Amino acid sequence: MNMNSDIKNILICERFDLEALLELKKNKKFLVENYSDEKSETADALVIRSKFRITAAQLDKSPNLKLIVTCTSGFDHIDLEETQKRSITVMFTPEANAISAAELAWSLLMAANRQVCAAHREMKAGKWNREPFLGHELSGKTLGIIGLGRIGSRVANFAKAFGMKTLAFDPYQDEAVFQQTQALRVSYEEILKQSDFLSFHVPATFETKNMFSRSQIEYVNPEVIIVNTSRGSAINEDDLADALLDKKIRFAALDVFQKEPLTRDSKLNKCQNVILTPHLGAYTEEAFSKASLEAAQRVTEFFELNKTLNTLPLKNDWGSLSFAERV
Ligand SMILES: O=C(O)C(=O)COP(=O)(O)O
Repeated sequence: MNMNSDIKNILICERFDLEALLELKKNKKFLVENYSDEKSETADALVIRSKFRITAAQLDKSPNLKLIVTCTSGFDHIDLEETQKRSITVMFTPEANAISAAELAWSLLMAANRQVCAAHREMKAGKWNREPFLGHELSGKTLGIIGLGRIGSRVANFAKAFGMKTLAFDPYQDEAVFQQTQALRVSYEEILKQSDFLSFHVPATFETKNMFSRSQIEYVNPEVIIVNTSRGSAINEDDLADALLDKKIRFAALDVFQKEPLTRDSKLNKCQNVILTPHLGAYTEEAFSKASLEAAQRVTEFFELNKTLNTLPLKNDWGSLSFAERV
C-alpha cells in the first residue's frame, strides 16, 4: 500500500491484458496492483469490467478515488449518480468491444437460423437426421436492428453481405448512420411486425428495461428469430420463454440475461428452441487487448495530462427520454 500522494494507486479489478498492464507499470508515478478490499482504501483509480459493480457501498471503501475506467461498452454496473455526487470521473471503452459483440450477434443468428447446435447434438448422439433441419436462407429476409449504435451499425453492415433487407429502430441515432448502414428507419411497432430476425443492441436503461415483453411479442411474426447480445434487461425472459414454448417465436439466441449467471431454474432452460451463451460478446483476445490498452491510455492521460475522453454519463443517448414517448 502506498501513502505517498505523488504516486497514484491504480487497482485492476478484473481480467486485464498483460501488455496494457506492463504499459501502466512502466510509469514510475503509478503503483499498479490487483484489487483487494484492503488496497481499495488508498485507491486513486479502479480499472473494471462489467462484473465489478460500482455501488455506494463499494465507493465507501475508496475515499480517495478519482477515476474509474470500465473496459466495456455497457455501463449499467456503475451507479453514475453516486460517482457524480463524489466527483469521480468515469470513462468507458465503447469502441473496443464493438466488433466482437457484432460478430457474436451474427454467430448466434446464423447458428439459430440453421439449427447448428441441435444438429451437432444429434451427430454427437450418433444420429444422421436431416429431416428436422430443413432451414431458410438469409438472403432476401428482413433483419430488424434495435439500437443502431456502435454495435448495431456493425451488425447492419454485415447484413449487406447476405443480401438482407435491414430495418432499424433507434430514436437517437443520426440519419447519416442509417444511410451508411443502408438501414431503413422504422418505428418500434413496425420493426416488430416486419422482421424475420430481431437483434437487440441497446444499453440497459429505464427506457429499454423489458422493452420486449408479452405486449410486444404480440406483434412479431411467429417465424422470427430473436438475438440478444446487449443486455438481458431489455427482454422479459419469462415472457420470451412462454412465447418460445407456445411457438409464438421460432427461436431465440441469447448471450445476456436478466440475472447473470443464468440460474438453472430459468424457464429458458425448458425451451428446446434456444441457444444460450454465457455473456461472451466481448470475450475475445482482440477485444480484451483493445479495451485494456485503451483503459491504460485513459488512466495515463487523466493523471498526467488532466485529459478526459469517453466520460460517462452520456448525453443524447438512450435514457434521456422516455421510451414510451418515442414509439
Ligand atoms: O462491454 C460490455 O458492455 C460487456 O458487456 C463486456 O462484458 P464483460 O466485462 O466481458 O463481462
